[in-house]
Amino acid sequence: AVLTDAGTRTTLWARRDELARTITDDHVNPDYLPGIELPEGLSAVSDIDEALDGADLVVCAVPSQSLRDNLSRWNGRIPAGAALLSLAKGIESETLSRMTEVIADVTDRPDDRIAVLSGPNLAREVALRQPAATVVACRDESVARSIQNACTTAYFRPYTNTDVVGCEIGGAVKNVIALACGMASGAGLGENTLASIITRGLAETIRLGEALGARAETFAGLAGVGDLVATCSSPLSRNRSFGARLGEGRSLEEAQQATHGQVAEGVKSCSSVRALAAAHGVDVPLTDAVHRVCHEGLPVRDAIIALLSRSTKPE
Ligand SMILES: NC(=O)C1=CN([C@@H]2O[C@H](COP(=O)(O)OP(=O)(O)OC[C@H]3O[C@@H](n4cnc5c(N)ncnc54)[C@H](OP(=O)(O)O)[C@@H]3O)[C@@H](O)[C@H]2O)C=CC1
Ligand SMILES: O=C(CO)COP(=O)(O)O
Repeated sequence: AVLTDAGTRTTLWARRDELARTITDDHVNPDYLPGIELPEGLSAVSDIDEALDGADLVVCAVPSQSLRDNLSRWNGRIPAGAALLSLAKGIESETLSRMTEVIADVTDRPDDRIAVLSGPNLAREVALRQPAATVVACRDESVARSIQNACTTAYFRPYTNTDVVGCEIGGAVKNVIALACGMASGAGLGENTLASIITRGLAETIRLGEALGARAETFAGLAGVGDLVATCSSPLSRNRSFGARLGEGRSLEEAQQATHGQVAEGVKSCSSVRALAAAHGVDVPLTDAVHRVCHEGLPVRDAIIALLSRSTKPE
């Protein structure tokens, strides 16, 4: 919708034909964006060859853990000169790869044709055309600028950056921190707790990002603190809502059912972020606590006690 509003001819691919038809014919996506009218010029197809035909830019927006599988099926059909842009915010479980690394691995394209878009961009607010800013990062700044041009509208303002690692780590880890905020909120805790989690969550994101080669200043920007604050504060966030259900005492299965099939990336990424941090000797106590609640059955209350009983240290 943003690309179409920006004047970029866009074909959306959906795996379900009936949804593709509804988007093209009725200009709505009733499953995910009920009550919102999509641009008339936006068409959707379920045939991947039709979607990729003549594409200059391929925007990958499937959930992180399914990107490799989808790309592998599309590979060979992606036009030779096309750039690829990732919107997904997660770390692959089996390989601990960032999404641009998965794209490079599967498509064998050079890094300067692969980009990421990340920022405080809750889907419903963007679809309602509420003003928001974001970051398009690519090692080749001219590619970032051409994607920036392709998606700039009166309500959507992308900035460019060359720090791909920082933008991807910011996007993946904030989902984990949003789960932690949801857990605290669901357990009845207030704003001091949430601000403390957000701030210390940012500290561990920066530690991990820097260990992986990111620039610290990226985390002070839209793909860092911007997205972190939006996701940790909004009831529209699936990650925060998921965490809140766990904080209220519901089981992982109950919390999963309540997502109605929508992805809360942090539930899987908490384990891959934790493993990535361990591989680089980085301390990520909040991520570790989220992993233990989600996958080792630790009650939220015990996770809070464990975090607060860590040894004291300088900020
Ligand atoms: N929603 C948001 O506010 C934002 C999301 N993101 C990121 O975008 C990515 C996608 O999120 P989002 O669209 O919101 O997720 P949703 O869970 O809401 O939707 C996922 C979409 O991908 C499709 N899908 C799911 N699994 C597969 C698969 N295995 N193969 C092909 N298609 C699949 C679904 O199709 P079907 O309906 O047929 O199941 C659906 O259209 C995530 O990484 C998320 O973090 C980034 C910024 C904002
Ligand atoms: O990434 C997002 C906003 O920028 C969306 O977050 P959720 O996946 O938690 O809804």
